[in-house]
Amino acid sequence: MAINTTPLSESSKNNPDKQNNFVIALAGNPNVGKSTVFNRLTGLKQHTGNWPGKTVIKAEGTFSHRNRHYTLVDLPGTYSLHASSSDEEVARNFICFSRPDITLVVCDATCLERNLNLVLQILEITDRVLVCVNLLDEAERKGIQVDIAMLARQLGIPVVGTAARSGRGLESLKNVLDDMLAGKIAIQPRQLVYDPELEASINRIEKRLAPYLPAWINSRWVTLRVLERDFSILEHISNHKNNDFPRQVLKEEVALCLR
Ligand SMILES: Nc1nc2c(ncn2[C@@H]2O[C@H](COP(=O)(O)OP(=O)(O)OP(=O)(O)O)[C@@H](O)[C@H]2O)c(=O)[nH]1
Ligand SMILES: [Mg+2]
Repeated sequence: MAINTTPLSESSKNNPDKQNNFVIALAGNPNVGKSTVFNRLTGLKQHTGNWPGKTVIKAEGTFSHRNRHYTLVDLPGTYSLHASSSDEEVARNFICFSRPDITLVVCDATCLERNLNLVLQILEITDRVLVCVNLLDEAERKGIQVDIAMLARQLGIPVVGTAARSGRGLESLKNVLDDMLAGKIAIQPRQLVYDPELEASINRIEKRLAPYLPAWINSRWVTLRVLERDFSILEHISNHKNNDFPRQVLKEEVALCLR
């Protein structure tokens, strides 16, 4: 396994004052315990009920561990990152454009399969991902056992089990964050490979797009969005890098690929 050498996010690189400051995005499906993890880590006694849309407003908190200082950003709960709702767009844009140092994806141990969909989507944007399998106590109560080590091997990224309401596993979570940032954890994220025809289209569009993209963005991920005819992603990138994409050419290429 290769050691992950992806550069740190904008927030913490090239700035000596910020070298020990890290931004962690907290993502996950709705109602999996993100705010509970957030409150446990930051000590903020935030409300953790189930009001619809209550985390649409970005909640931030800070904590320190082993001489590193963290800003934790609680993202809205989403099942996917297709940007088809404002929640999904907020989560997607933060993970993609604010470039957190690590995205911590909280999952529900009682229905892991559904939650892994989001994990795989986030892994298409960034490989700096830590999975937190929460609600382990609930899973145990229901007789569900989760093989955390196996899951970590399958995904190729670190996975920690927690029961956040009681605080179980959160010390390990902080230690793993620290180990990831120290480059002590080998990471080889699982990449989804599509059928050969789609892969050929991805290659073709990606070659067209890549020269116009900033180096830090995952060109394969942008290509997939464009192939879904989500050209709005290009507007977002233009806002971050004054850049004019050959939109018409891209649209024609996409139309050819999808004929
Ligand atoms: N038994 C148990 N309950 C938990 C655990 N973590 C969170 N909860 C409970 O699950 C419910 C939802 O937790 P939240 O932290 O609000 O979940 P969330 O992901 O922030 O929810 P949204 O922001 O609405 O998406 C609350 O009643 C928590 O007390 C856990 O590990 N075990
Ligand atoms: Mg919440």
